[in-house]
Amino acid sequence: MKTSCDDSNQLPPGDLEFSMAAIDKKILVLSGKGGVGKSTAAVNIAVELSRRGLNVGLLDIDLHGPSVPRMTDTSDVHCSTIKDKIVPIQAGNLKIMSIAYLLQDEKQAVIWRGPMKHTVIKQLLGNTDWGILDYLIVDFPPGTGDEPLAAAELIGDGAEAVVVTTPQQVAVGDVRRCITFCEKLSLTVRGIVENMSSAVCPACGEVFNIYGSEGGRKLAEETGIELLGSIPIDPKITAGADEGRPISESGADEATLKALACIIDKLLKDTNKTTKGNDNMRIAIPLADGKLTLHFGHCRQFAVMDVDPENKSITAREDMVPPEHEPGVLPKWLHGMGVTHIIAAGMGQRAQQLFNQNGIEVIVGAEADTPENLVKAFLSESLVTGQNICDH
Ligand SMILES: Nc1ncnc2c1ncn2[C@@H]1O[C@H](COP(=O)(O)OP(=O)(O)OP(=O)(O)O)[C@@H](O)[C@H]1O
Repeated sequence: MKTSCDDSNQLPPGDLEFSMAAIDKKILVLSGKGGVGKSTAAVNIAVELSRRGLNVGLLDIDLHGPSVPRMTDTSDVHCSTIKDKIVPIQAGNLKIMSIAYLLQDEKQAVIWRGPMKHTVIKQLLGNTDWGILDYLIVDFPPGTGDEPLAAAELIGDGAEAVVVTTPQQVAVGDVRRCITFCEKLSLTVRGIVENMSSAVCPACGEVFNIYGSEGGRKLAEETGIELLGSIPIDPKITAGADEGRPISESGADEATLKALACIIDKLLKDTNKTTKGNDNMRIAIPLADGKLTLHFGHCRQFAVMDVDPENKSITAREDMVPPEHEPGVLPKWLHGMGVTHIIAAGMGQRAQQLFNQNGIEVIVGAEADTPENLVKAFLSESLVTGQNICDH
C-alpha cells in the first residue's frame, strides 16, 4: 500500500468531541478473544470502504498487539504533528493511525497502567487530524475488560460494533459476552463476522466447512444480529497481511473475495447517509436575540432546522451553542451535525469556501428575521437576499 504523511487539510486543534462530530460513522471492531482475526477484519473493512470512494479512517488502539502497521506496510513510519495535531498516514482516501507509530519500542504500551492507556487512546481519537470522514474503523483491544470499555466510552454516542469470531468461539460464551458488553454501553451491534469459517482447497478451490457451516448463522438467529459474512481460512490472507497487503491485493481465493465484498455490501446497505446530507435538508442559521445575526463572526448560537424539502415544511428545530470560532472549526462542526445549508447575512469568501468544502451550501445577504420565517421563505424561493455584508 503506497502511503505518505498527509500534511494537507490541516484543521485547528480541537478536542475529542469535535473530532468525533466530524466523523459520520464509527465502527468498533471487537472480539471476545485475541487471535480471531479482528485486525484482519478491521483493516480490510477500512480498505474496501475507502476503495468504494468513501473517506475512511483506520485507528488501531490494540495496545498490546497493534497489527495495523504490519498489515498496511506502515511499520517503519513515524507520525509527525502539526499545530498540536497528529498527522495520520495517508493512503489514498484512507487515513491510518496506530498506537505503534507513537511508540519507541513495541513493548512500551504493555507496561502502561490504566490511566496512561486512557490518555493515549483519548489522544489518538481526539488529537489525530482525521478531518471529515465517512467512516472511522477502530481496531479495538480484544475482550471486554477495562481497556475496551474506556475506549468505547471515549468514542461516545452513535458508534456501532462489528463482532469478529471464529466457528470455535461461536460455541463458547465470548461472543455473547461481547454482545452483552455492547448492550451495557448502548452500542448497536451492526453485525457478526465469522472468520476462518471454512477452508479452501488450494488444488481445486472447493470450500470445506471444517467446523460445520451453521455456527454463524445460528448465532445470528439466536441473537437477532446480522451475520455480515463468513471468511474462509485462506493462506493468502496470512501471507498478504505479513507483507502489508490487504485481502483484495493478496491473490486471495474467489470465495474469500466474495465473502469480503458481502460484508462491505451489508455494512453499506442501510447506511443512512442521507439523514445527514443528501435527501434531507438541515439548515443552520446564526442567531442573536432569536433572529439571524448580522455579525456572523460573533454569533453564540445557531438554530439548526430540519426540513422536509418535498413538503417544504420544517420538521424540527434545535438551538446549539457553537465551539470557539477558529478558522475551519464551524464548517467542520456543522458538517458533523449533517447541516446542508447555512443562511447568513454576510460572510467572507474564505469562510464560504470552507463551508462549501464541507458540503454546505451558503446563502448570504439574508435579513435579520426569525429562523422559521427565513427557512419558509427559502423553501418557497422567496427569500430576499441583498448585499453580502462581510463582518469578519
Ligand atoms: N481467514 C483467515 N485466513 C488465514 N489467516 C487469517 C485469517 N484471518 C486472520 N488470519 C491470520 O491470523 C493471524 C491473526 O489475525 P489477526 O491479527 O487479525 O487477529 P486479532 O484477532 O486481531 O488478534 P490480536 O487480538 O492478537 O490482535 C494473522 O496472522 C492473520 O493474518
